Parts: sequence; C-alpha cells; structure tokens
Amino acid sequence: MEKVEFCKCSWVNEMKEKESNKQSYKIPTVHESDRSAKSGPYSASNLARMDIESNHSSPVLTDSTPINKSRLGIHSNLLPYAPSGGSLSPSKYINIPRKKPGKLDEVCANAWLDAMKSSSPPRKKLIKDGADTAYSSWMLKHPSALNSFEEIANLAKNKKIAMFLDYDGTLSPIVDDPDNALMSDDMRSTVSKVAKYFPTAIISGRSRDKVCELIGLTELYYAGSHGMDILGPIGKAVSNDHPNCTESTTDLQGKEDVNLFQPAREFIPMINEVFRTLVDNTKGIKGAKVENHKFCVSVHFRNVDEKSWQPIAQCVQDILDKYPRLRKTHGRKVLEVRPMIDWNKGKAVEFLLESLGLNNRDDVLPIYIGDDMSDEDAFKVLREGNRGYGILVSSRPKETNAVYSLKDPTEVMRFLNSLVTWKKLEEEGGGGGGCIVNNRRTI
Ligand SMILES: O=P(O)(O)OC[C@H]1O[C@H](O[C@H]2O[C@H](CO)[C@@H](O)[C@H](O)[C@H]2O)[C@H](O)[C@@H](O)[C@@H]1O
Repeated sequence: MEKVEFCKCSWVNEMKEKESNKQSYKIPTVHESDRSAKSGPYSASNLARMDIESNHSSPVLTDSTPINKSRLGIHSNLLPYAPSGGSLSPSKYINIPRKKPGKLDEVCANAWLDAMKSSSPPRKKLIKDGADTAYSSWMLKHPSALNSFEEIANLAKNKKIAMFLDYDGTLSPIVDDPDNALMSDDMRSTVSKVAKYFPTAIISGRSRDKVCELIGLTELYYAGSHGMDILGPIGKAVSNDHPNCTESTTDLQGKEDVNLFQPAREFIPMINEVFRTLVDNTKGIKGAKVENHKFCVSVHFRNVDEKSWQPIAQCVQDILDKYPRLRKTHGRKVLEVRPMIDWNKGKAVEFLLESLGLNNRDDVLPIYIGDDMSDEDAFKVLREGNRGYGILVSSRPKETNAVYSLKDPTEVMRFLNSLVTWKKLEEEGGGGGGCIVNNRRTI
C-alpha cells in the first residue's frame, strides 16, 4: 500500500512542479566516448559548459522489461484494439509497472498539505529573489542560441540544417486557452522563410490537423500527437521498412507523394472512448479542459483551482486503471494519456531525417527547438547520437538534454530570422552551405 501512496501522491506534486524550476526528470550522463569527440555537441568546449553528470531516466517511463529497440514502427497487426488489455507480445510495448487502483484523495492528504505549504507566498518570494542568479548560472550550461549564434553558424558551415520545431510555447506563446494559442503573422512568415532554406518539420503534441490549421503553411512537414502521426516526404527505404507507413499520392494537407506514418493507428477507437469518458468525468471540475488529439488525449488543469488538481489526477488515474495499454505523460499544466508504444518526438525526428535522406550524414545538422517535457526525447536523440543541437525555450532553469536555450517565442523568431539571413549571405557569397533553396523535397 505504501508504494501506491507514493506513486499517486507524486502526481499532485509533479503537477505543481511542472512549470517550476524543479523538473522531475534527470539529465543524462555524458559518456567518455562522447567526451572524446572533437567536434559536434560534445566537443570539449561544449562539454565544458554542459557539465552534465546525473544518470538519465526518461521523464515518465519506468521500463521494467526490454522495449522494442528497433527504430521501426510497430505493425498495425501487432496492436489489436483491446480496451481491457490484450495478449500481445510485451516486447512491443513499453512496460510500466502499474500500482493497484485506488483513490488518490484518501492517500494524498498529507502530501497535498505539504504541497500547499510549499507554494505559500514567503517561499515563492525566496525563489523569486534567487531566480536571477539561478537563471544566470543555468545559462552558463545552456547558453543563449542568440548569443552563441556565431558558434552555431560555424557548426552549420558546409552542412545542411534540418529544422524541427515544436508549436506551443515555441512558435506561439503559452496562453490560458489552448484554442487561442495563435501564432503571430511575423512568426508565420519567419517559419515560411526558414522552410525555403532548410527542410523544416513541426513536431507537436497537438493533432496533426489542428497544428497544421494553426500554422497554415503547406511548405512544412507535420508530425502531430507527439510524433505518432507523421505526414512526411516519401523515402523509399522508409516506407519499405516501416509497416505503418502509407504511401499516398492523394492530396493530403495540400501535398502529393507523401508518407503517412501512424504507429498507433489501432488505438484510435480507444482514444476516442477515453476522450469521451474524460470529458464526462471532468465536467464538474471548473476550468478543466480535455482535448482529443487523435492518438492522445490532453487534460488541461491550467485554469483549474489547485484544490481540484487532485480530482483531475484521479480522473486520469481511473483511465489508466481501466486501460492498461495507455500511459500518462506531463506537459505544461496538462496531463496526457497516450498509447504505451515505443514512439515519441525523438523517434519522429529520426523517422523524418530518414525520410528526408538526411540520416547518418556528417554533412547534416539537425536543430530541434522546443519548450516542453516531450521535446526532451528529441533533444536526447540529437545529443546522444552526437548529431545536432536541441534548443530549449525557457525563461527558467530546467534540467534538459538541450545544448542551447532561448527565452521565449520572440527569441525563437529572432534566432530563426538570423539563420535565414546567415544562409542567404552564405549563398550570396558562394559559401556553399549546402541547402537547396525552394525545393527541399529533392534534398
Ligand atoms: O508539443 P506542443 O506543440 O508544444 O504541444 C503541447 C501541448 O500544447 C498545448 O497545451 C499547452 O499550450 C496551451 C496554449 O498555450 C496552454 O494553455 C497549455 O497549458 C499548455 O499545456 C495543447 O493544448 C496540448 O494539447 C499539447 O499537448
């Protein structure tokens, strides 16, 4: 019973800490082999500032059995729809040990009180007073991508940049109502310019349709539902290797000859069912909002009084108890329920690089800009493969796998514009940076 208490109480605390400086995940170890790298993210100069030491454990997963290590998707046939679980090969799933179902409110009273105390005004003031110093020292480890622009440009010299962008908190500012998270026209035109010079993909937690509608640019590739719904370029090797890839010559989001990759396709009915249940069950909680992102469901508590965070957590826990093939992840004041498959934004980055024919190439520099926990999977993939750079958008210190940082979407826009200007100049000067302008599909 003790374990149950710990597990469930930690939910409320995690929810409280989501946007504070204390992230619940650890930064990874830099291995000796990384340290010896002469160039790239783990060059001596970068390592000096990164000073990363703790062992990485994924933000959410506590994996007790080996997961499918293949970078390939999971074949649809292996994932039949079975709301109460199924007799599927455990190796195809992320196995998260489940605790006994129980009521959060019975076991969390003490932790809840502690959490309330810790957010009382005097404590907050102390944090605020020390915030500037903490941020400055964090910036030594994760320097501003704007201040480090020359360094980044040098790293990108004679390389093709592949740009990956998150949406909420990166291209659009965080607002109370997810339906009002609009991108400015200036940002839209910046992203459009970026896509002219570099192959560019959006990787969002939102549904692909929604994020595509919000951005409204057809010259990008889109991955929705944290990478579980990718509309990418046709890469022959990719579509042969990934059974969940549907090659399409029909017009999808204004594109022809694209690949639709949906590794969790079989979960759609389950997700719809979960969405309806969560809408019903959170009806009485003022400010709660549930979104259906096709392959995952978001339960927002940004506008919910702290007193009702526990009932929100309970609603999500009830879902997990009923659907053992789903798991929860965290975002900024949001709990997310998603299929327990070995797929995330990091896998989506690898998939897109492969589709673009840019994988495992020394002359390619992927850059990923994101602000949230789910973006860490992508930062990690770039970092561990010594492939490219993650840029975390944050105005507070956070543990991260990203190398650089930017404060907010305004800085993101300045950085992207600087990249475009640099690229233009390089091309005009005949520098041979390597990106084919206006036709990224041929890259
Ligand atoms: O991967 P992303 O594109 O960053 O999407 C992550 C989540 O973004 C949205 O929620 C967040 O932004 C909202 C609008 O600013 C904000 O109100 C909310 O508190 C944030 O969590 C989106 O609504 C979620 O479904 C996405 O998972």
